[in-house]
Order: sequence, then C-alpha cells, then structure tokens
Amino acid sequence: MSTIISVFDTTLRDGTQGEGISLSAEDKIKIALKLDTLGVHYIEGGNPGSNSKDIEFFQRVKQLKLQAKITAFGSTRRKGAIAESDANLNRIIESGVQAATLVGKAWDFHVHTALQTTLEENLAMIYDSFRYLSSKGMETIYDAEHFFDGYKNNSEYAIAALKKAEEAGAAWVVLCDTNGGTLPGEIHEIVSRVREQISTPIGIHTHNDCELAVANTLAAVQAGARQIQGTINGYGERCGNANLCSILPNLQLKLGYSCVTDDQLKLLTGTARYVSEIANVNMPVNQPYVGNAAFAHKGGIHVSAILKDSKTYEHIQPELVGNKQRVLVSELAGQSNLLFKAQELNLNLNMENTETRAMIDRIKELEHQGYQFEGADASLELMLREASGDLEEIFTLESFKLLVEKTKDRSVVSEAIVKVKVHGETVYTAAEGNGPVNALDNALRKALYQFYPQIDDMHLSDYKVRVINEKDATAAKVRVLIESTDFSNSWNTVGVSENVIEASWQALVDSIRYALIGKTRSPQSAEAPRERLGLVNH
Ligand SMILES: CC(=O)SCCNC(=O)CCNC(=O)[C@H](O)C(C)(C)COP(=O)(O)OP(=O)(O)OC[C@H]1O[C@@H](n2cnc3c(N)ncnc32)[C@H](O)[C@@H]1OP(=O)(O)O
Ligand SMILES: CC(=O)C(=O)O
Repeated sequence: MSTIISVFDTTLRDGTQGEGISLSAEDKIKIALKLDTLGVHYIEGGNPGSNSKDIEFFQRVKQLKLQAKITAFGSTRRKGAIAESDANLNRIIESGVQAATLVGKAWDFHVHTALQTTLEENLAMIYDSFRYLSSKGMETIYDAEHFFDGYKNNSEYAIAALKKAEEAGAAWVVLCDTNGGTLPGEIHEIVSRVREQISTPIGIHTHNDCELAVANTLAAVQAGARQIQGTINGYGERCGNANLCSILPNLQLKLGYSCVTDDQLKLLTGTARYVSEIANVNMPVNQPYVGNAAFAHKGGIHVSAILKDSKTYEHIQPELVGNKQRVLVSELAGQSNLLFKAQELNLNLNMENTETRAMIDRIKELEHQGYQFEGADASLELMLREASGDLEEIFTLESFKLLVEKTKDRSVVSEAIVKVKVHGETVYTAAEGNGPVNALDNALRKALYQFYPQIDDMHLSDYKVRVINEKDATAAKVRVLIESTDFSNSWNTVGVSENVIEASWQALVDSIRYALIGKTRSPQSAEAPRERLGLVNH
C-alpha cells in the first residue's frame, strides 16, 4: 500500500501572486472545476479579506458539488487586537468554506521587523486565530511563514510557533520556504527534526527562487511531510511556487507515493494547458512532463533509437501524464526522423533508395537557407507527400502582381492580381486586401473557389515574419510562418526569401495546398457561378 500524500493546490491564491497572472471569479470557477477533476484534495480559492472578486468566488463555488475541500486564506489576527473582531478572520468564516489556511510568522526576525511586535504577542496571535476558527468547526491549516529561515535563526521559537497552532487545533502545520532560499539537504534535515517534536501532520510549501521548489518538496516528503502545497505550472510570487505538474508525477511515478489516481494523472497535461490558456500565459515548450517538447525528439540519433524502443530517450511513457511523443524534423534530422513522420502520415517512403537521402539533404539545405520545419509541419508534410508521389497538383502559378496605393484621403489599400492554371484552365483574378499578403490571399482564393469551394472553410490565423540575417539590413532574408485553421484543425507553413512578399507567397501557397490535400473537386461539379466571382478566363 503506497503512502497517501494530500495535494493542496494554491493556484487560485499564491498562483495569482505571480506577475502577470490575474484571474476573474469566473476564471477561478473554471480552474477549480478542472482541479477537482484532476483529484487534488484542497483548492485554496483566495483571500476573502482581500477583494470582492475572491468573495464572489467563494459564494459561487459553494453551489458546485466538488470532491476537493475549498479553503480560504488569510493571516493571523492583527497585533494588539482580538481574534473575534478581526475583519479578515470574520470574512473567512462568512465565506462558508470548510477549511481555512492562516499564514503566521515563525521567524523571530520577521516578528520584530515586519510585524514590529514582541515574540510573545506573535505566539498569542497564532493561538487566538486558530482557536477562533477551530471553534467555528473549521479545519485549519497553519502556513508557518519563513519556517526554514526561522528554524535556522531560532529553532526554539520556530517550533514554539508550530506548537501554538497545534494546541489551538490546527489540522496541519505547513512548513514554508517563503523566500525560496533553502537547499534540499537542509529541508530534509529540518523536516526530520520537526517530526520528532510535532505530532500534527506536516505539510510543505516551497518557492522557486533557487529553482529548487520541486526538489525541496520531494525532500520534505521523503523526510515525512504528508501534504504538498503548490500550483499548476508553478505560478506564484516572484519566481513562483512549487510546480504540481512536476511534483505529482515525481512522487507518484518515481517515488511510489499516491497523490491522485492513475487515470487522474493522465489529465495532468490537459490541466496544465487549460490553466495556462485561462491565465493567458504561454507555457514554456520545455516544461517537464507537460510541455509540448517534453517528449519531442529532434536529434537523428535519438529518433533512430526511439523507433526501436521509446525507453531509449524517454524517462516515462508520455501517456502516463497525458502527453504524447513527437518527432521534429530539422537540420539535425536523420532518415529516422523522416521515417517516423512518414509512418505517422501513412506514407510509403522507401528508406533503401537514394531519394530519402536526397530528401534529408534537401531539408538540411533548406534549413541552412533559413527554413524551419519544426514549426511548419504542414510544409514538411507536403515535401514528404511529394517525395512519395502522393501529392496531387492543386494549381500552378503563372504570375502575380501587387499594387500598394496610398492617397491623401484614403488609407493604404493593397490590390493583388493573380494568374494561375487549375486543371488546365487559366484563371485570372484581382482582389483587394488590408495588406499585400491579405490581398494575395483573397485573389488566390477567388481563383480557386470554383474548383475547391472548401477553401472557404479555412483562414489564416497567425502571420509571423522574422529577419534571418540581420546584418544585411534590408537585403536580409526573412522567414514567414503562417498558421491557418479550419473548423477543426490548425497547421503551420513556412516561406523564406529576401523578399517578404515572396516568402509570404510560399507560406500561403503551402497553407492552401495543405488544406486541399485529398479534396480535389472536378470543375464540372463546382457550385459557384464563375460570373458571380468576377473570374476571367484566358
Ligand atoms: C507569504 C505570503 O504569500 S502571505 C500572503 C500575501 N498575499 C497578499 O498579501 C495578498 C492579499 N493581501 C491583501 O489584499 C492586503 O495585503 C490585506 C487585505 C491582507 C491587508 O491590507 P492592508 O490592511 O492595507 O495592509 P498591508 O497589506 O499594507 O500590510 C500588511 C499588514 O499585515 C500585517 N501582517 C503581515 N503578516 C501578518 C500576520 N501573519 N499576522 C498578522 N498581521 C500580519 C503587517 O504587519 C501589516 O500591518 P501594518 O500595516 O500594521 O504594518
Ligand atoms: C504562505 C506562503 O505563501 C508562503 O509562506 O510562501
């Protein structure tokens, strides 16, 4: 039977103390539902004594039937006051939650400097506050702020602070590495010593200022802590909190503790991405376990080995945390990368013949010129389909012209004239756009619509230009990356040239070719009358 670890999520409280993170009451509700499905045991919703958004959250969350306990956060009573009249403590009680977390000082230096009171008064503040909330039938959790710094400075006082909370009914005493400056060995030693003196279950709350929050949490658990506090994606004050997305799989898959069920652990990647979407913060691609690149293989030697057995370059099966294996194709690719991609696409690429080697050489040469296929899967797929003879011709370009006009009384208008050949027929169209690329896109679609009406379902969703060799100033090459979407998919294409219009054209054409793979319609069955579209035959 594996040891159960209580998972306390503070994304909605400490997470929102991270720079750039702000969650509405509605956002918090959505995240709480997701956390509940993930199986965390406590969800710290916020600080009802702080703002009305958090008060709204606590009112609304009561209507939901969650498995997790919702906890409200606050601090011990103000110095020189009585707990029963403390506005923040009363707000916690009024919020109607089952559990409360109170932060209280455990470092004598903080008592003198931040609170500017006596050591005795701080102990009384802890005792009174816990006694008051416990008397209201609440489960109380003591976040012993700066516990490790306090213990190193005055261990007797730090332990006395824990004992006061224990005496007053705290269900958990949580040792906080508030400044994030403690090292794993120290954490292990101090937690072990505390266990000898305190019978209340111990929790751990660490910050990531030395990039050790996860390691420190693991060290604490190995020394006997049984509650872990942390946030999704490690959001939190300064450098962040301990990242539950790393802690949960480390504890469960590596150390044999039980945090959530195996099925819930598979929801981890989805939860991390969902929370980052709601928080509007891009997830680092290389985030362990849940990042997009956590199981992405780029080096040819790696890919060659994972094709034989994934274990060669993967420390766990990505599916255990809901992630998946990916293979990137770049100038570091070998034939194995292409073989993997071809298998993924169900393409018959013959590794024995010289064409595959030629294809790798061509990809490497294009990457050298500035193309980047790892961010342009659709352009790569088109190349692979072409090489395996599995690509129908959508159209061929005869010519295009662009006109950009700025007049005194009008804003800038771009016009594109496109001449293409489709199924042997020459089509000539003109269209305006709010920029040259948009005008080209519009004119090309107009030309193709009668043959491929499905083209209406897709649109460009992102357009990025990057100068590749800055030194050459305006003569530099540019790389254009286009993201396109239809109702259910999105895909990326790339173009490179010294001319931004040409680079955009390449990426645009790839985007449209990709969208129309396997969707050719005969001209006879086209639905839209050519006249309506203003098409001219040549
Ligand atoms: C380690 C942590 O992450 S603790 C959590 C930190 N999170 C937050 O601060 C976010 C929410 N905070 C808030 O909304 C506000 O700070 C409030 C509502 C709590 C308090 O606001 P204010 O009354 O305006 O006080 P302010 O924030 O300026 O200062 C904090 C006060 O709390 C006191 N205080 C700090 N810690 C404690 C404690 N553990 N117990 C009692 N009082 C405390 C400070 O001494 C200071 O009092 P002072 O003004 O007499 O010096
Ligand atoms: C309580 C808390 O957030 C800390 O001590 O870091």
